[in-house]
Amino acid sequence: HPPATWAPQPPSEKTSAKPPTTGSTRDAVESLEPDVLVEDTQSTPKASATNVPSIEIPSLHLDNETKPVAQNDHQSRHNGPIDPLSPPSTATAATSSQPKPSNGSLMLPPPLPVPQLLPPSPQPSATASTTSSKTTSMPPPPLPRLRPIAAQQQPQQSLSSSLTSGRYPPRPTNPAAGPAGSLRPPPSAASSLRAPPSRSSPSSLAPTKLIAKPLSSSASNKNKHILQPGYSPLDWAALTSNPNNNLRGKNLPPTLIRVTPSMLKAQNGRKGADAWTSYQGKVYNITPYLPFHPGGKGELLRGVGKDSGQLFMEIHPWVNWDAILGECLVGILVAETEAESSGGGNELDAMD
Ligand code: HEM
Repeated sequence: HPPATWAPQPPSEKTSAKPPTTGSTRDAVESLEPDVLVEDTQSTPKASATNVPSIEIPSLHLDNETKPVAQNDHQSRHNGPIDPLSPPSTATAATSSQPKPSNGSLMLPPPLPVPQLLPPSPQPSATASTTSSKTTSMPPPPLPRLRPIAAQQQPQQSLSSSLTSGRYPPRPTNPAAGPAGSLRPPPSAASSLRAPPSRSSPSSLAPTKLIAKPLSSSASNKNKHILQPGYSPLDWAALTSNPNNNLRGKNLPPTLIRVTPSMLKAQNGRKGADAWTSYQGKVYNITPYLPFHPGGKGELLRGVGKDSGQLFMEIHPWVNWDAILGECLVGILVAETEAESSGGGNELDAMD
């Protein structure tokens, strides 16, 4: 626009203040169409031909003074209210300026406010390749986002970068302890010498006998039999070591006798009779061993008058029967007929 056309305008601007628009839009309109607006704002068909609301006119004339430009801007107005701050609106503005390269110089100012209103959207930076201001203004927003993310996801890289500088030595880190564990002070030498804390045991120095469980309350001790004083296994060993002690029983020959099943059954420990039992074909008098039996008298009497081999092996097969009851051996178990035919235990004594 030649500056000569601007000369007569100032005095007529006051009279052409018809459109109820803002000052900025008014200046823009005046700069584009000074002659027409001053004289024909109310009578010229151009103003009424567009039939565009008076509010929209000033902003439309920023691009160009021709009607096609007004239509493009009108289209942009229709697209504008839908999403005025979205990137597509800026894209349309950029595309609208592309078919009119001659007016590109006039289109530059409008896009400038757009990136200011949309700093976080990264899309305009990619689409607005025409203007250098957009490309320079848009990259900064992504940077603040990437910096904290990179610091959180890759703290080791930041540490390694600090190590490359050589200011600080590498700090020992415990990955299992996590961020809280790294804040803990390192264990002292004295703490390493301490015993680890235990929940159940009160102290490692306390004698274990003091915390022995009571014998009568525990369920596992129900089968335990408390031996009377003087009836320990050692007392039994001392008793059996003396050959003068007759542990086989009274009224028996010094030699082994033949014992029939009926005889064995008769020696049941009742009515003054000794308690006999058989084990692996041999008959033992268990009467003297009853108070020494760790399992109690009752358990031992379960095999009286019969063979105790099965019960014995079910409970404590590791016990050496013969070593304990060797001095209590009475004889051998024989059949009923065999015992009668033998005529007693004299033959066994002869065999020895
Ligand atoms: C009717 C046959 C017998 C029965 C039912 C019987 C039963 C038992 C029971 C219940 C116990 C306690 C086990 C425990 O505390 O965990 C025991 C211990 C014992 N019994 Fe017998 N018993 C029998 C015969 C014998 C015989 C004939 C002898 C000896 C030759 C014997 C020697 C012992 C010994 C040495 C223990 C202690 C074992 C240990 O503490 O490891 N028992 N018995």
